[in-house]
Amino acid sequence: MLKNLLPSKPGTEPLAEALRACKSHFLWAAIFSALVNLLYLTPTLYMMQVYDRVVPTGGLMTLVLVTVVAVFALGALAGLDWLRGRLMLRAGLRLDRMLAGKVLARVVDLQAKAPSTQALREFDNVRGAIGGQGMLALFDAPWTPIYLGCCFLLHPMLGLLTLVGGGILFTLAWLNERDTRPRLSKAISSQNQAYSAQEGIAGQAEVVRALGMRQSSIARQVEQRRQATAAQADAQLAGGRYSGAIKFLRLTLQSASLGLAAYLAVKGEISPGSIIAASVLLSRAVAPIEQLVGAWPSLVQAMASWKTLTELFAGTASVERERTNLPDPKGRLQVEGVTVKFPDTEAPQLRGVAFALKPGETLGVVGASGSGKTTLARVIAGALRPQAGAVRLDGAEFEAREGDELARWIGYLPQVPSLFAGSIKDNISRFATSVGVDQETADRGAVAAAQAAGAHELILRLPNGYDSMLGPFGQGLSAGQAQRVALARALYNDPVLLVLDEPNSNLDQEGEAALMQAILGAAARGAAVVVIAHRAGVLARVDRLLMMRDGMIQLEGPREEVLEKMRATTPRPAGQPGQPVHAAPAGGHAPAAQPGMAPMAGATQPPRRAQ
Ligand SMILES: Nc1ncnc2c1ncn2[C@@H]1O[C@H](COP(=O)(O)OP(=O)(O)OP(=O)(O)O)[C@@H](O)[C@H]1O
Repeated sequence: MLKNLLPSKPGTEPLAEALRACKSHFLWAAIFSALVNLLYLTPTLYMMQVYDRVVPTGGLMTLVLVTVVAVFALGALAGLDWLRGRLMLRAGLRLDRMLAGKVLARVVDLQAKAPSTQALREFDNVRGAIGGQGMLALFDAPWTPIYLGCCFLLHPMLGLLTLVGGGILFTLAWLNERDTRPRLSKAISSQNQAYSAQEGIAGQAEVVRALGMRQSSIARQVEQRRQATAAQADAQLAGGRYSGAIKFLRLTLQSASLGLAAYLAVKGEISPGSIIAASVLLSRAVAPIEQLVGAWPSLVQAMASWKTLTELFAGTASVERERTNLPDPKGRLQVEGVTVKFPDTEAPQLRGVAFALKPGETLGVVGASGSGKTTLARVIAGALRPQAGAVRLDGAEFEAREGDELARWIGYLPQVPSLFAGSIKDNISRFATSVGVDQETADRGAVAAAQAAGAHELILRLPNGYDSMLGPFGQGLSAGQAQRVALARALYNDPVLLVLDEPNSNLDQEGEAALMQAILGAAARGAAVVVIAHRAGVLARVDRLLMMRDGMIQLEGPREEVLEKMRATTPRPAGQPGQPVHAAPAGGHAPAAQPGMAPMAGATQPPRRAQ
């Protein structure tokens, strides 16, 4: 069975390894189960001895002896049963130790949002099932034929009754599985959807309240819950029908075996002691089937969860690939024919994007909303893997470096600052102390990064300075403060490639000046800097400009050259035919209002949208 569960696809090695590490637990649990099942024969043998030897002869000594042996055997049974349960529990704990971190790492690496983002919950299902009654029932199941054999040994008629009864029970169990499996899968997926929706609403409670969406979101929640509980109830009802029938059949079989054995005893074909023994043997033979039916939902859920985990690991296979250590990069960025297409969309969001940037160069990226700037930033930051093309740092594809090792060289400020619960210092140092960096080094790095970002003074002015604690999702700072702390985080450890996605969207004048200094400082020490901006102030001093349109590069080159072309393509005053559509002429250096770009320093026109 273990072999069938062992995943073999590339990337799933950690799962297979963890299962193999628990092999001895499973093996010992199987051995103990064998002993437990043998010891379950004790009451049968005891009864036969009492009725066939003690009662006819009145031998009290024999009674004492067989009782002592029976008590000892039952004690051993209880001990072994406890031990096998404990072994399986420990197997679950070992799986947790070996896999929990890896599951989380794979979730972080997962590119598309998929149900496997709840992977830790899926993993808990598997762990719970391993330590649960269902697994023990699976270990007991192979003993059914042995008990059946014992019934045949007592008398062929008793064997036949057990065989036929067991067969009907097995058929019912199979029908149960066939009927409940699809219902259970539906119940599990609706439950997962209901939980995710609930978490989403709880996380945005403030917006829900302020927008007066209480009633509508509660109504949607309740409806989702109703669907989930209805699906669950449907599965339970279907399963309940079968478990009721199975219970009825088992009790009837037990009584029938008593009756049949009594008849055979009256006819002198078996001893009186065999009457109760027959009933006990039969119930032991069919008990695993009944147990399995009861534990089936959790086993099915665990199997489905294991499949999801296998898919998650196979889909993130590159995480644990062996890689050669490469020299420290200098910051030479090459973007080669990058194409990105998000799942469930018709056209790609980036198409054949290609450009290069040298260490120390700064690139401004502009373009209308939805033109693909953020998508490009995510690709360059290593956050999003393109479907085609490559991004190289000093000639090596991003994939050539392990995720965290690559991130060490890249500073990324996402469009939404995305800070985390923890101190400001921990946020800036990217929680380095959690992975063994000593406190002093992390402190020094955090302060240096904050100074480079021009955020040191701002942080010192906070009530607890660098030790100020942020709440979930980095709550506790203003949008501008959060952006400046996130800039410091991007600059932590002097990355050679800096990717800033609208870094000035929430900044005041002081913040924007600090940002400009940070960009120029990073470029001066040799970092390549990519800045995406709608507000043009920050682009006034970049070396190169890149203009995106519909997921493609429209213009790219030295800043002045690109500005010149932009000006050349701006429409003349209304009435002049044959002019390109989207920008008004600007004074001085700047194209006044290219789509998605506010006027550069000195220009005064408001931005215009592409028509
Ligand atoms: N996760 C996603 N799934 C599907 N489509 C997406 C996803 N993220 C972005 N898009 C689509 O990709 C396109 C580019 O989006 P992107 O965020 O890169 O634009 P942008 O130029 O940064 O816009 P803005 O200036 O408004 O931030 C848009 O059409 C958007 O709808």
